[in-house]
Order: sequence, then structure tokens, then C-alpha cells
Amino acid sequence: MASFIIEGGHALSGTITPQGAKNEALEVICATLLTSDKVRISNVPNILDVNNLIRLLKDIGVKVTANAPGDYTFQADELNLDYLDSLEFVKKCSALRGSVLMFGPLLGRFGKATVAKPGGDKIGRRRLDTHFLGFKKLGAKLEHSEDCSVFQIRAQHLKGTYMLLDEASVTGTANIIMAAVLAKGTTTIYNAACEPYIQQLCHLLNVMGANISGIGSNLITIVGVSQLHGAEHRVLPDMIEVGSFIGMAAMVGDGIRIKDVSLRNLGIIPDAFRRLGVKVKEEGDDLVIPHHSHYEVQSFIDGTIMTLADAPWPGLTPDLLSVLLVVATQARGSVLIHQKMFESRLFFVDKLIDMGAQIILCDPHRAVVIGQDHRIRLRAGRMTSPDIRAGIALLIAAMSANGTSRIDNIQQIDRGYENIDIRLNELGAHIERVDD
Ligand SMILES: CC(=O)N[C@H]1[C@@H](OP(=O)(O)OP(=O)(O)OC[C@H]2O[C@@H](n3ccc(=O)[nH]c3=O)[C@H](O)[C@@H]2O)O[C@H](CO)[C@@H](O)[C@@H]1O
Ligand SMILES: C=C(OP(=O)(O)O)C(=O)O
Repeated sequence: MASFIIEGGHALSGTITPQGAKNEALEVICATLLTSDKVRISNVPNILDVNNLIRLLKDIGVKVTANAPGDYTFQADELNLDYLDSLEFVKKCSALRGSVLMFGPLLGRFGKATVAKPGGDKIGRRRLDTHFLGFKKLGAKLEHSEDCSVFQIRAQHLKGTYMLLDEASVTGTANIIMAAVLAKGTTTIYNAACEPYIQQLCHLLNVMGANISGIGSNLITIVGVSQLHGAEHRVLPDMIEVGSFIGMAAMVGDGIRIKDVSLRNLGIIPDAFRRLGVKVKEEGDDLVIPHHSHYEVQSFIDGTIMTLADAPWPGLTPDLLSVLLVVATQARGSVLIHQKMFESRLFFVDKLIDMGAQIILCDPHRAVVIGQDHRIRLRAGRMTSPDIRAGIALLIAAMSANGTSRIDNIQQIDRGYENIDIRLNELGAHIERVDD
């Protein structure tokens, strides 16, 4: 297993360009299963999760051509449908959370999918009820193994209907949309998730011949069509990586330009950092974060203590709370971080407390951070990365710390951040990758 050795205290400066969005890439790559024509996708990030998904598609017979770095053509014209039911396939799917996005398109096009409980981050329960409830509403039948680790979904014909989702699940909404585009009649999904990932998926599907309206809202209407055709699509910059870079620039930056961020698709992410007192300047489609000697947490208008809490889009994405929490450790003032969606995403604060941060973990969902205003620097430490976003947050903490830190289990970081050590070293960081 690989680790990072990080020499703290080196200021970062210069320009960095975000990779393509992981969560969008996982969706649009799976959408290529909906047609036998060629679909070309560019700005695909070169990260573990995406590469594993592409390998899985190849395993089932999808022809994948790499045209250039991050630019692929997919053609799902000769799939091995028997393999989809094999134990080997089910096992491979369970190792990768993104694999769950294959089941909507497979059900929509071939009327069957075998689903294993997917892997991914250890950040709390990751239930799939919304996916299954949506498939059932469309007319699919569901059977599961005794321990509920493998589900078989079957449907002769999917039929459009109205559905109100039990929660605005991101991958659930994507899956139901992909199952419904080829269904007979009209499907209306209320309480749909509407992250830019979902919007981009819908745009691609429409270019492929689907008829989806309400894009960007929580009420999506899909008029089923008989088939889809080839298309080209470019993945947006990764908004979570952009947010991670804003946090990094505030903590250890000496002037950083984040290039081509697709500002209008960042929602309230820049404002969340501004609430911690971070200066985020907009220059065209770039963000510029100047050097910060100090940054001061804002209060609400009535003077009460700042709270940063996650919410379904266009609320604040839960995927940036770990980074915001680390940035808060060196702010002037205090802030409550409230992670509402996931149960186990805040436990990494133990490591930050070991490094000297002042944090009260109130319960699994809430942590109060008492900012040090740079009076005391974090101490270097040895830690392990429990999940992708805690991993990047710990990397930022280590870069700002006094001394040399080590982060183990960095494949969690590699799941979502492309060559992060190389790209940050180009800005002046001192990060060494070591294999045990
Ligand atoms: C591959 C991918 O795209 N992964 C993202 C996707 O995961 P994923 O699609 O798996 O996450 P879901 O949107 O289904 O839900 C995430 C968690 O939030 C809870 N929940 C969800 C909606 C809601 O209205 N209320 C609520 O409490 C769910 O119960 C669950 O515990 O969305 C998550 C939530 O933005 C992100 O962290 C993940 O990075
Ligand atoms: C939780 C995340 O990923 P996944 O849903 O793939 O586990 C994430 O990207 O922060």
C-alpha cells in the first residue's frame, strides 16, 4: 500500500487546472451502455475510480478506445450479457461504488441487472433504497439474496410513471433517469437530485436522442424513446477538486490561480469558503486565492455562530465539509460543521486533534472548530486516510504543519484526485509517494 510523506511548511503558488469531475464521469461513462453506437467522452479524469469502472465496462464487452489522455470512445454493441449474472462480475462490482450506475442503463436497455452491494468510502450507511424503489415504480421486479448482498432486477418492459423519491439521491436519480429514457411513456421524477453531475448526464442523454426536461430542477420529466444513438460529451471541471484547491490555497497558498473552473456550476461552494473569511476572487472563469495572513469566520446576520451544513444541491455538497473543517482550524473565530448526510465522515478529526487542532466532536454529525488564527501551527503526524475527502483534508493539514507527516492508505486519495502529489509539487509542495 502506498503512502505520502509530506514535509510541511512550504508555501504553494502558481496556477492549477482542475481535473474532470469524478462523479459526472462515472455517470456519463455508464450512459454509454444505453446505445450500440459510439459515444465519445473527453476530460475524463485519470483516477482510480474511473479507471476501475472503464475496466469493468471492458470486462462486459464494451469497446473502449483511448483517443488521447482523458478522451475515450465507448461502444457497447456486443455485450456479454451472460457475464452480467456471473459471480465474478458481481464481485468486481462490489469493489467499486461507481459500478452501481451501470444498473439503470442495463435494466433500461436489456431488461435485467444483477446488483451487488457496492464498495466505496467508509463514510456511513450507503443505502440503495431510492434506486430500487424507482426501478420498481417503472415496473421492474426485485429479488435479493438472503443477506441482501446481491439483488436481481428484471423487467420485460419498463413503463413510465410518476414517482416521488424518498430522498434526493444523486446516483439513485441518475440510475432511474437512465432506466427511464428507453421506457414506454412518460416518467416524472419529483424530489430528483439536480447536481451538475445529473444535469450533465441529462444533457448527454438528450444529445443521444432522449427527451428529458426540467434539467437542473427537482422535477424531471422523461418522455421515453425507442432507441438512443451516438454522441460526444465533455465532462465539467471537478467542483470538489476546485473546492479542495480553494481550501489548500487559503491554508498554505502564496497566491494561487485555479483555472477554468466553470464558475456557474460551482453553486455556493465559493461562498462557503468566504463564510470562513477566505478571499475568493473571480477573474473570468478562473478563481484567484491570494495569500492569507489571517482569515476570520463570519457570523450570521443576527450575530449567532457560523454553521456550515451539507444539503442536497443547490445546497452545500457534503463532499467538501472535511476540507472546510481543516481550513477552519486556522481561521480566527469558531464554526460548527454539521455533516447531516453521512454518519462516519467526521471521525478523522481525531487525527487533527492529535496534530494540535482545537475541535470538539459533539457527535458523529457535528464538530465545533475553534480556529487558532495561526497562533499555533499544526504538528506533523502519522495518519491513515479513511475516505477520499478526509484524505485530501489531511493532506492539506500535513502541508500546513510543522515537520514531516505521513499519510497511509492513499489509494483513498487516488480514487478521486489525479496525480495529486505531482500537481501539488509543481506548485511548491514537498510530497513524496512511497510504496510499502
Ligand atoms: C458517485 C457519486 O456521485 N457519489 C456522490 C453521491 O453518492 P450517493 O449517490 O451514493 O449518495 P446519495 O445522494 O444517495 O446519499 C448520500 C447520503 O445522504 C443521505 N441523504 C441523501 C439525500 C437527501 O435528501 N437526504 C439525505 O440524508 C443519504 O441517506 C445517504 O446517506 O452523492 C453523495 C451526496 O451528495 C456524495 O457524497 C457522493 O460523492
Ligand atoms: C463519497 C464519495 O465518493 P463515492 O460516492 O464514490 O464513495 C466522494 O466523492 O466524496
